Order: sequence, then structure tokens, then C-alpha cells
Amino acid sequence: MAAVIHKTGRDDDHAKPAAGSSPDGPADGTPLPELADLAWLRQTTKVAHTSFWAVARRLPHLLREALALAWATSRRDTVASIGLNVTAGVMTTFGLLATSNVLRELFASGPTPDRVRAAAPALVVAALAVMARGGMTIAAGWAQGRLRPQINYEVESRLFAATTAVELAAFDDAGFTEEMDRARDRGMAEVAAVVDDSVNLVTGVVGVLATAAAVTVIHPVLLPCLLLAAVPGAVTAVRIARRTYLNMLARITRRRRMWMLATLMANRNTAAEVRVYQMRDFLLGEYRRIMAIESAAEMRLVRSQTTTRLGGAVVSGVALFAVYAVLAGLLLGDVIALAAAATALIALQSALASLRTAVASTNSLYEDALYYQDFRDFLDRARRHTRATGGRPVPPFETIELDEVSLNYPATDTPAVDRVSLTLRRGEVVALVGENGSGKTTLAKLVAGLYRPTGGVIRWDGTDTALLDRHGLGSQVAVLSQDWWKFPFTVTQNITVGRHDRRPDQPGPTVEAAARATAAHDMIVDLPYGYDTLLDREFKNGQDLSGGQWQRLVAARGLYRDARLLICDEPSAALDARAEHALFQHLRRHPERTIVLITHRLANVRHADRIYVMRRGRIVQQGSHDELVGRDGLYRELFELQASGYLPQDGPAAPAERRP
Ligand SMILES: Nc1ncnc2c1ncn2[C@@H]1O[C@H](COP(=O)(O)OP(=O)(O)OP(=O)(O)O)[C@@H](O)[C@H]1O
Repeated sequence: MAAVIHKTGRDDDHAKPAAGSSPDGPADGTPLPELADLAWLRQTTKVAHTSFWAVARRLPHLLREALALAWATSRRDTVASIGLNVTAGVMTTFGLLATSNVLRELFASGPTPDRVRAAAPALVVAALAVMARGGMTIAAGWAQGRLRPQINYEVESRLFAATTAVELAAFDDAGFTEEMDRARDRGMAEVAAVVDDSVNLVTGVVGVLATAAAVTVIHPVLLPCLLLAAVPGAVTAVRIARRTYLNMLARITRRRRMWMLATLMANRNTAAEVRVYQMRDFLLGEYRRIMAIESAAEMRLVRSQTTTRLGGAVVSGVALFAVYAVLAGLLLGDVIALAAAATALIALQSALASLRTAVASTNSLYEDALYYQDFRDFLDRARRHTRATGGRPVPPFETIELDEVSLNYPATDTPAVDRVSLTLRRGEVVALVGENGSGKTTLAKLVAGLYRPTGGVIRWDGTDTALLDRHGLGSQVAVLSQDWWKFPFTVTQNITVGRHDRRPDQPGPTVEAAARATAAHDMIVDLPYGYDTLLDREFKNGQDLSGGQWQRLVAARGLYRDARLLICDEPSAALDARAEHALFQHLRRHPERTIVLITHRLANVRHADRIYVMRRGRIVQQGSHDELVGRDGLYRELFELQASGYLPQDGPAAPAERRP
């Protein structure tokens, strides 16, 4: 399987459409290539990490890391888990040695009552050792149980601290999203399991060592017998774990598609469109097709696991038989006494039980280690996508200057913004206009600091923004985006989240003032709980708003933020005429505020200080409205097209047409 992956697992394979497929989908109805072929997996190098020796080499490091995590989470519970388990192991040794003494006394010559009396002290020691061992194992289990939720909490905090710190551009990288899914899907949950397994492994190994010590004291030749009995089970367990993980790797892309389809079929947001376009059969058909491939892969896995298990069981049986044969031989050859042989049998059972624990936890640890590696890889990747926040302090700006700024989205050849130079000054209203896909939103995101330019420099008052404190820079920016998220909070929270850390003594508009400025106040007080209404239908007493009502609320959030640079990307697309008028009244020139306005409704940019017209990522025209309308070019063409919609269609014919 690994060979196939290495042969075909190149990144450029991802971009190529499958042979025989077309923009309308695969002509023959066969599944999309990523559903069957591992080459579509982005993280193909993972497979190389799954060989037994690769994992075995990582194991000590992993154990150290797991224990360090446990230590950082709770020292007391870590010490208790390991300390109590190790002491329980020592009790095993005592118990076995005492048992050996009991048997020696019982098998000695002499009257039975004398033999029993002689064995009594050793019997008491053996009983005490067993009791102490049981008590300590239970206490260790309690400490381990306490560790688990604490570690889960720690790990979740680390993951979400990383996902919220990465740059926005990370989410355009499909590899990042895939790793994030994998880390959230299994990786995160397995970290506590790694700690659990590490403690169990230590416990199992201590148990085996304790038994081995007892057996060696009784007779050294019994030690290799123990090893012989253990090896086949360990090999089988590791092989099964590796297969399971490889299967998971192969399935991840299919599963992501299944989640995607499941979300489309069972989601309030998509329910209407699914019905309007009668997509039910289409979606169910796609889902079933992937399910069929998924089930076939599962069946293959179960079959191969069963075969491996069967082989392992046969070899284990033979090994155990061999151990008994060796013991019989030693007994017959008078190498060991009967009492020692009987103790060896008991020790063998105890050792096998400890070995089973050690092997089972090695097995789980092996598998969990692979998932845990996903979690760590994701954190590493997230770190690479995270910029240091610190830098020079950012005083309120006078000018923002873009110097030959470009941006290429990941894995694209054509720049979305191409060598753009412009200057924004405090108190100006600047408009970006152009046809769909011309780069306006991307340019606005660059100005807002959401993306770093891939070429050129952005300077705030002459300083490269890369050198400035990111938090300070972001706090001077508000964006009214054309794509907003319906936060499932109350109305008030939906507005105040725009500047949730504003202290009461700091200046800024009140919630109501912001809502009034965007004509949202009246509609809010009409809601059943006014400003306290929860905006999510999926919770009790939750309400939803219309598209335009949401846009008013989102605009109120942007104004509540009260930032020096306000970027408005289609802020009125869903607003009615009255709300639009109210918003644009508010977006007038203000001496302290710079406004970047993106809109297709050119009537709204007439009063802008400067208008930049974009085409294919470049600025092709600039000037005031009157200047641009007075010249031939894209702006006049777009403006006249829009204006023609307001001219009477059946009015008097144009002079040229009136001529006979
Ligand atoms: N996240 C992204 N990843 C890759 N390409 C993108 C991404 N976002 C936008 N693009 C591409 O960049 C180009 C510019 O897109 P942008 O959204 O900036 O255009 P726009 O002028 O704002 O369009 P519209 O008027 O439709 O909002 C388009 O070709 C678009 O397909």
C-alpha cells in the first residue's frame, strides 16, 4: 500500500481532473478519484511514519512527552498513577516469592500438619501482598481516572488557541484544513488515551519485570520461557494497529466528503435550497456511493485483521505449548524442583496477564501515537501559520500607503491583486469599484491586515506593517464584510462582540446608538425579548432575522467597534432603501475616520473623495466621480449601464431615432 502512495502521491496530482471526467462529473458514473485513490491524500508522507521501527523509535520520546503533559496537568495525579502502579508491581514480586515458599514447605517431607504450620507465615505474607496489590491498583485507577478529563481540557485549550491564532490565509490552504479536521476528529481525543496507555504500559512492564524478578530468583532458566510466550501476541497486536491506522488515512478524504454531504442533508441553513432544487435524490445517491466504497474498505480491513489475529493465535498457542514442554523437561531432568515448577506456572499466568496489559497498551499506544502525531503535526503547522503578534506600537495613523502590493492565493498562478499602489489619508472616503472577481475584497483584506501581501509593502505612517504590533493594528480596523456569520448570541452580544473588551470608561457609541445608526433599533425592540433576544432558532426562545435585518445588525456591530479605519464591503447589498439611506448618512466624511467603501451601486460612491476602478487585480482608473464620468472607460460604462435602468423605457425616442 505504501509503495502505491509514494509512487503517485505528488501534490500536482490533486489539481488534475481524472481521466474520463468532465466539468459535468464522471461520465461513467464511477466515483470521483479521491474516493478510491490514496494519491488524493495530501499527507502521503505519513505512511512512512507508520512502520513498526519508525514508531518504536518514537515511543520513548512519546512516553516522555505524554508523561510531561500529565505532569504539567496534575503532578499529584501523575505521581499517584505511576507510584501506586509501581508499588503494586513490587507487591507482585513479594507475593510470588511468598507463594514459592508456601509451595516449598507444602511439598517438603514430614507430617501434613507440620508442613501446613511451616507454610503459614509465608501464606500470610502472600495474602497481604495480594491485598496490598489489589488496593494499590484500585487507587492508581482512581488517579488515572482523574487525570483523563484534566488532560482533555488542556488539549482542547491548546488546539483552539492554535486555530484562533493562525493567519486567515491558513484557511485557504487545503492541507491545513485537512490536518485540522484530523486533529479534531481523532487526534485531540487520543491525547488523553496516549497518557492512559503510557501509564498502563509502565504498569504492565513493571508487572512483567516483577514476575521476571521472582522467576529469576526461583530459577534463571525460566526467564527465556516467559519471553517465548509473549512475542507472538505483541507482533500480532502491532500489525493490527498499523493496518487500522493506514485504513483511517485512506478514508479521511472520503469521510470529509461524507461529513460535507451529511451537513448539507441535515442542516437548517441548507434545508430550503435542498428542497427548492429537489436535491434529495442527488445528495442521497452521492452519499450512498461513498458509503459503498467506505463499507467495502471496512470489510477488507476486518478480513485482514481477522487473518492476522488467527495467525497470531496459532503461533501463540504453539509458543505456550513449547514453554510447558521446556518446564516438563527441566522437571524430569531434575534441573528444577517441583515447588519451583509449580510457582513457575503461577508466575507464568501472572506474567502473561501483565504482558497482556503491556502488549494491549503498546498496541493502543502505537495506534494512538499515530493519531497523536496528527495532533502535534497540526499544532506545528498552525505555529508556522501564526505570526508573532508583538512589534512596534501603533499610534493612530495619518496615512496608509500601499506600494506595488500583490497577493497570490495559495496554489493560484494569477494574482488576485496585482501591483497596486494607493494612499489612504485620515478622514477620507475612498471607494473601490469594479466587476465581480476584479480583486476589491482581496485588496480590502490586505488593507485591513487580514492577509499579508505576497509582493510589495503596506506602510502605516511610513512603517512597514510587518514591523507593527498586530493587535494594535487590528484594533484600529473595523470591517463590515459581505460574508458575515450569524453568531448564535443575543442581539446585544451580536453588537458588543465588535468591541467586547471596551471598558465602560472608554469612549465609543452605545449599543443603541450603533443600532439606530443602521436603522436596526426599531426592528430590535419589536423582537420578543428586544435586545436580549437570542438569535438562533436551534435554542429555546431563539429567533431568526431576515437577511436585511441581519445586515443592519452586522453594520451596527461594525459601527460599535468605532475604529479609525472602517472597511465596508457591500454594506448595503441586502438593505432596503430606508436602511441604506440611514447607513450612508452615517458613513459620511468624518475627520477622524477613514472609510474604504466597496459597492456595485455606483450612486453610493458619488461623494467619495477618490474612486479606484479595478480590473483583474489592477487599478485601471482613479479620480472623483465627476472626473471618471467625464472620461471614456470602465467606470463610465458601468455607471451608464446602471443609470439606464432608471431611465423611462417608453419615453420620447432619442433625437436620432425621431428623425424620419
Ligand atoms: N480564498 C480564496 N482563494 C483563492 N482564490 C480566491 C479566494 N478569494 C478570492 N479568490 C479569487 O481572487 C479573485 C478576486 O476575488 P475578490 O473576492 O477579491 O473579487 P471582488 O472584486 O471582491 O469580487 P465581487 O465583486 O464578486 O465581490 C477572484 O478571481 C477569486 O476567484
